[in-house]
Amino acid sequence: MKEFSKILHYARPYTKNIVLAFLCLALTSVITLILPLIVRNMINAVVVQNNVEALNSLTFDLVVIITFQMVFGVTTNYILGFVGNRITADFRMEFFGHIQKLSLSFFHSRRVGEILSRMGNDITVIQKALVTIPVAVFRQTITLLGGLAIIIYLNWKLTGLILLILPPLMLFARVFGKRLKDLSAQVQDRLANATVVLEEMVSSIKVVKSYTREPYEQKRFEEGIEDAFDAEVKKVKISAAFGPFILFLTFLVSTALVWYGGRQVMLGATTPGELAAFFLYAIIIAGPIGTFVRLYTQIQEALGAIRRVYEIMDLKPIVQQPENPVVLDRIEGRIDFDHVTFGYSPERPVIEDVTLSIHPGERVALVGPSGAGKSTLIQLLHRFFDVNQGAIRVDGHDVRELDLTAYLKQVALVPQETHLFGGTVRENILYGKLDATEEELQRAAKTANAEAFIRNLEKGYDTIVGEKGVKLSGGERQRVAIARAMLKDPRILVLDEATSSLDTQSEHLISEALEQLMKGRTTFIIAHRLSTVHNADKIVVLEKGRVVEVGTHTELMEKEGLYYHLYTLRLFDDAPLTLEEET
Ligand SMILES: Nc1ncnc2c1ncn2[C@@H]1O[C@H](COP(=O)(O)OP(=O)(O)OP(=O)(O)O)[C@@H](O)[C@H]1O
Repeated sequence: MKEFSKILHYARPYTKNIVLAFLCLALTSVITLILPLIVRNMINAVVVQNNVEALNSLTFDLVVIITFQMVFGVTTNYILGFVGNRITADFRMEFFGHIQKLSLSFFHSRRVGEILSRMGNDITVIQKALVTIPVAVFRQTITLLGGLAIIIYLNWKLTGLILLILPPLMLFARVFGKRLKDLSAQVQDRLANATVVLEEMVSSIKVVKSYTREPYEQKRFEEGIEDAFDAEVKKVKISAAFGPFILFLTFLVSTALVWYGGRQVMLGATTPGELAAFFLYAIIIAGPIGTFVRLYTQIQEALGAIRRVYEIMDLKPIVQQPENPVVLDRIEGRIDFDHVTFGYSPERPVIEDVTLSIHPGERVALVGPSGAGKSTLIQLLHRFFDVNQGAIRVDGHDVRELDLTAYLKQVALVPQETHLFGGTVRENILYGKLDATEEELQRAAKTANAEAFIRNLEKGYDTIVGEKGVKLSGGERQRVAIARAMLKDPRILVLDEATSSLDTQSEHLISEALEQLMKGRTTFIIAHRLSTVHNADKIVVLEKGRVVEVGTHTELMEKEGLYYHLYTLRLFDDAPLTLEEET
């Protein structure tokens, strides 16, 4: 039940609405309990008293009461439907916000589809439970207790007969409830597996199509769905027995009631109206008994879903904002890596004892073989992860002491793979500064050499770029990303150079744009091109997580170390060509 209280605090803002709904619910249930008494009086008015006036007045009462019942019913349903959906919406938004706050290591260890499945399938299960369970428990408790009190008062002997139904039902609930809960967890897990396949297929559709792996993906998805279906069928087998089993017991007890009650009427021990009322009450309280059995399994199901969602909600970001953060309003741009050691798992360091000093405004090229740790170093600079040993200092402050938001506001990354969002060109550029003016926006686009091509698009800045920017060319996407970074106006800039070559004109436009972007900012470049390395103030050569050389191009060439070898082995994309051109 601890799980339910976690969810229920989301209901607090709607306490007034909920109280009103439950008041209406209580009234509806009380009316349900009164109805058979009126019916009893009506039958007795006809059969025993033969009194037309009494019959008319009772009929009028009945119509009034059932009208009220309908009004209360509609009010309850509306309010609870509204609140249930509101709570789920609030919860989904909080879940989203929470996931965004989690450290990068979380995203590396979970598959996207799994997160989507928790957000979708599990929260839907919780939503259903949120409305149905409290309502059912409340309504059925009133009906059951009230009904029992009345029938005991009416005829305690007949009540004993009805209560015979309880032991077999409770046994049934206990035996199958646990099984249903386990199966439910299985269904959700298997659905999550299928969602993972769906998400991967959609996001890698080009690879899927070019390798014509549609049948393979289909099979993977079908396996996931069939697995979920198998578990679902096992669940259905048990839950299918519920309704008919309860109905069977109800009819059995009813038959006994009619037989025994009929004899009592014949003996004059009770009136026909009383027997009819009793019969109605029996049906009314059989309902809650059956519902409680079903509810038990529903509650188990919901508890499973809540637990699965809270597995994520209870995670704390590994990278924490400091208690008394230092807010750097304007970073100068001095960066020191001081004996930094880091491993994604601490026992396997991928950065070892790295010490570097970078002056404000310096242009630093990071080079080294694949897997040397260049990207990792940049991730540490962003504080996506915390170092295991040593420290990274910005303007003399350990990044772990900085206000993370204020700090990252002044850091911009232009990644290798340009990530655009599916909206318009304007929205994509404004991502760098949401409140930028039209003039700032256009200036950024112009400096990024993007203005001309944007003007030529069908709707200019308001052209939709398609999922991840597919409707733009690679070079155009990069220039939009440069404009975005330009608008952010960062103090520290990170360029992860694209490895794939662009045509000469596009290359030229981009180099020019980047040149503008780098002006006056401390810049790190994960370099794959000779031109960038040449122009760097400092080249840092990494190998197996260690800094092996630092210097300018000329210094490092003279040294004939790793840089010289990388260079002469043509490990830079355009090394031989540009070298010849430049010498
Ligand atoms: N999320 C991760 N979890 C575990 N290990 C990782 C993770 N990311 C990178 N690594 C490992 O860390 C090492 C350094 O990787 P990194 O991406 O920093 O290299 P790189 O120099 O940027 O390589 P490249 O030029 O190929 O991009 C590699 O051995 C890599 O396998």
